[in-house]
Amino acid sequence: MNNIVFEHVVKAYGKNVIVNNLNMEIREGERLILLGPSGCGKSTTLRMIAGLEDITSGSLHMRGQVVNNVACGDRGVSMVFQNYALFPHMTVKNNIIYGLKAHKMEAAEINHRLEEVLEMLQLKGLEDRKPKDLSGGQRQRVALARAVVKRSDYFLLDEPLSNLDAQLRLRARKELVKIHEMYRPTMVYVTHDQIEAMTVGQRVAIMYRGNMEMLDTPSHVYNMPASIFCARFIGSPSMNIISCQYENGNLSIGDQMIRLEPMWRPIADACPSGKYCVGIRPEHAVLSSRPTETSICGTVKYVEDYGNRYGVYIDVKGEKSELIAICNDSVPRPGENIFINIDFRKLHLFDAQSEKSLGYPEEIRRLNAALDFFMPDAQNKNQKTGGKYHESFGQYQCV
Ligand SMILES: Nc1ncnc2c1ncn2[C@@H]1O[C@H](COP(=O)(O)OP(=O)(O)OP(=O)(O)O)[C@@H](O)[C@H]1O
Repeated sequence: MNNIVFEHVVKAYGKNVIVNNLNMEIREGERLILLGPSGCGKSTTLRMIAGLEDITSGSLHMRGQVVNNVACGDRGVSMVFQNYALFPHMTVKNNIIYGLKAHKMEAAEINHRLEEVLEMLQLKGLEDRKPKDLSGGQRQRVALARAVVKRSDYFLLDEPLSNLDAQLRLRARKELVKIHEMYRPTMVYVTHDQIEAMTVGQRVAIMYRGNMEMLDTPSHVYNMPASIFCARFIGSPSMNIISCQYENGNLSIGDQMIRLEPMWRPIADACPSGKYCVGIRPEHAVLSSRPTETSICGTVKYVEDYGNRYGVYIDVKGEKSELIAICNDSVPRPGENIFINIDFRKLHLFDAQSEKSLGYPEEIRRLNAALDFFMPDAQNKNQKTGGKYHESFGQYQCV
C-alpha cells in the first residue's frame, strides 16, 4: 500500500525545532496539500518524505516499512522543485528521459513513455531545445514531464507553479489534476497559496510554526476550521474574530446580548462560562437595516469597492474590534447604523486561550459531510462529476 505515515516525527536543526511531533497518514493515491505560511515547515516535511532530510526523531513509514534510513533513490519518489532544477546543458528530451536511462530501462519503453508525456504536456516540437530557450511555463511542464515519466508510486511537488503567471497557473493546476487522475500516485503538494491548495487538494494539511493545525477536505477546512489560525488563513477577506462572553445560553458581544440557538447548546454548555471568540466570515455577515432576534448592531466606518462586491467595515457597538461584511448590493453608507444578522449555521466558536475550535453541532457536521460526498477522493473517483474536471474552493464547488 503506497501510503505515508508520520509517527511522532520531529525535525530540528540544533535546538531549533522545525517540525514538531508530526502525526499524519497520507493515503494511497490521494492528492494531499501541505499548506501554511512561509517558514512553517512544509518543504522540510516534503523533503523528509523524499529522503532529502534526516529525521531527528520519530518514524516515517512508506508502504508499511520504516524508511528513516532508506536513501532517496530507493523510496520510489519523483519530485518537482520550485525552481524546476532542469539540467541546463541537456535538451528537453534528455532532461525528461535522464532518470529512465539511469535505471537502464529498455529503449523501446523509454520512447513510448517519452512520446506519451510529450503529448500529454504539450511539449511536442520542443524536444531538442535547451531549457534556456523555453518560456517559464514550458520549463515547468518539462519539470513535470520528467517527474511523471518515471511513474513513481509517490509524486512530490514543492511549489511547482509559483513562478508562473496567474493564467498559466490556472491551466497548470488543471493539468496536474488530470495527470494525477491518470496514474493515481500518492501526491504530496506544498504551497502557501490557499486557492491552489483548495482546488488541487482532496485533503489539505494546514501547518503553522512546525505544528499540524488541521488535516481535512477543503470544504471542512473552510466550513469547520479547527483553530483561529486555520479560520483566518483560509478565505479572503479573513474571518472576523470577535471576543465574547458565554453564560447560560447567552452570548455577549460588546454590550449586546444574543441567545445562542439550541443546536449550539451542547457545544457551549460543555464549556465553562467565560471568555470565548466568535468567528463570522465576511461573506456570512448579512447586513440589514432591521434587527432580528439574532443580530448585533454597529456603525459603518468605510466601504471598499472590489469591483464585483463591496467590503463594509463596521464598528460593533461596545466592542473594540471592527467587523467586515461582504455586500453584493444595497451597500450602506459610512456613518449609517446597521444590523449584522448572525446565521447560526455559519457561526464558529473558539476557546479564547488555546484558540482551538469548540467543535460544531451535529447538524452542521451533517451538512458538511454531504458536501464531502460531492468531492472526488482517493477511494471515490470523481463519482459525482463523471470524471470531468472538478474544483473545490472550500466554500463552493466548480464543475
Ligand atoms: N538547513 C537548515 N538549517 C537551519 N534551519 C533551516 C534549514 N533548512 C530550513 N531551515 C528553517 O526551517 C524553517 C522551515 O523551513 P521550510 O523550508 O520547511 O519552510 P516552508 O514552510 O516550506 O517555507 P516557504 O514557504 O517559505 O518555503 C525555516 O525557518 C527555515 O529557515
